[in-house]
Amino acid sequence: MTASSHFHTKEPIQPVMTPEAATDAHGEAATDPPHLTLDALAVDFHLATGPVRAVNGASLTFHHGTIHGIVGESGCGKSVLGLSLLGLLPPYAAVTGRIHYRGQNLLQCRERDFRRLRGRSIGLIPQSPQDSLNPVVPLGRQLLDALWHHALPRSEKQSLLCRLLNQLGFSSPASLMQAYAFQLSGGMQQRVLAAMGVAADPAWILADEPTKGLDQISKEQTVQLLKTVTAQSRRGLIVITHDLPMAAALCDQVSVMYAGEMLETGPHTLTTPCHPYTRGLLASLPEKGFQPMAGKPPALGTRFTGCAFSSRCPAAMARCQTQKPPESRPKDAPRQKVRCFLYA
Ligand SMILES: Nc1ncnc2c1ncn2[C@@H]1O[C@H](COP(=O)(O)OP(=O)(O)OP(=O)(O)O)[C@@H](O)[C@H]1O
Ligand code: NI
Repeated sequence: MTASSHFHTKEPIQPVMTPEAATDAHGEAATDPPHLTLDALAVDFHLATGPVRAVNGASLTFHHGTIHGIVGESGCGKSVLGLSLLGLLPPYAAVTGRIHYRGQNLLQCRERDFRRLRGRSIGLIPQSPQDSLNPVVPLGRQLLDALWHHALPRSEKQSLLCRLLNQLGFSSPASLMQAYAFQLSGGMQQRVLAAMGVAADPAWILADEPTKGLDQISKEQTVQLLKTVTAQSRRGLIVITHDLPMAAALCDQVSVMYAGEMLETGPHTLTTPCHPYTRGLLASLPEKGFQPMAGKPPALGTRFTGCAFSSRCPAAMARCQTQKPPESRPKDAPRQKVRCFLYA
């Protein structure tokens, strides 16, 4: 294996631009920035054990050209939210609300339209190389699959992929294309996945737990890689992660999710948090003194009349149990949006 194991980027990533990549799913020319807006998005799973509401009325705009992090404890609904953007929830999931993208509601897209959107408009950098790369198929074939909807000759697709891999730090893309996943280090596999996610030049990239299980050096390389693939403000990136320091280093905006709801969003979420839950999350980090929060998130079948965090909140007031806090902008942090009566 001769591909370079050192990640370095020589030049900004050049888009793999074809005429069809500049149009939306219906073939219309894109003019406005393609923001992604969630409007009261809710996802319910009706299971034999009872209903589970994994996403509970999330409203939020992901601004194109920015990196937006979604953080929160395990099971709070981050991945389900990500899958709903890609139309990849299982058929038994009941999804309500709207996801606006380029004048259409993605929730009303037919599967055929979603297939065109995936990869081309919203690319996915999946969580784990072990689960996402096929061990018995050469990497080149898997990379070519990411360009299945491009009407280019195979040789052009290959040279386009070689350029992209080169920009992602592989010095011998041609030999990489013939290699198998097991011949690569974890960091290199991550870069191959990133190449797959951006190959079709999507306007958006979704990365779910991109640093999970990586050592510190590979984590830093991944952060660099994600910055590189979103450079030039040509793309938007949504990063789902447990890794608060990584999110703080990478993201322009961070949203905090709790029991399927967005409790705080803004550019200062992880530096000067407003919501008591965000403060608690940060205080539980080892570098911040490792003070774990009392209690556990509620079971997702629970329906709340008040604030979902109220039972654990050190600042809870009587009305927090009975009324849902509106989204407010704190006076001394007007760029943050916070669902908490402390700021209402
Ligand atoms: N396909 C599914 N069928 C039924 N329930 C599901 C399904 N996918 C997720 N859930 C449930 O929805 C809730 C939210 O799950 P999700 O995977 O979005 O959490 P998460 O925030 O991504 O957690 P983690 O950080 O551990 O990845 C969980 O209670 C989970 O069990
Ligand atoms: Ni997840």
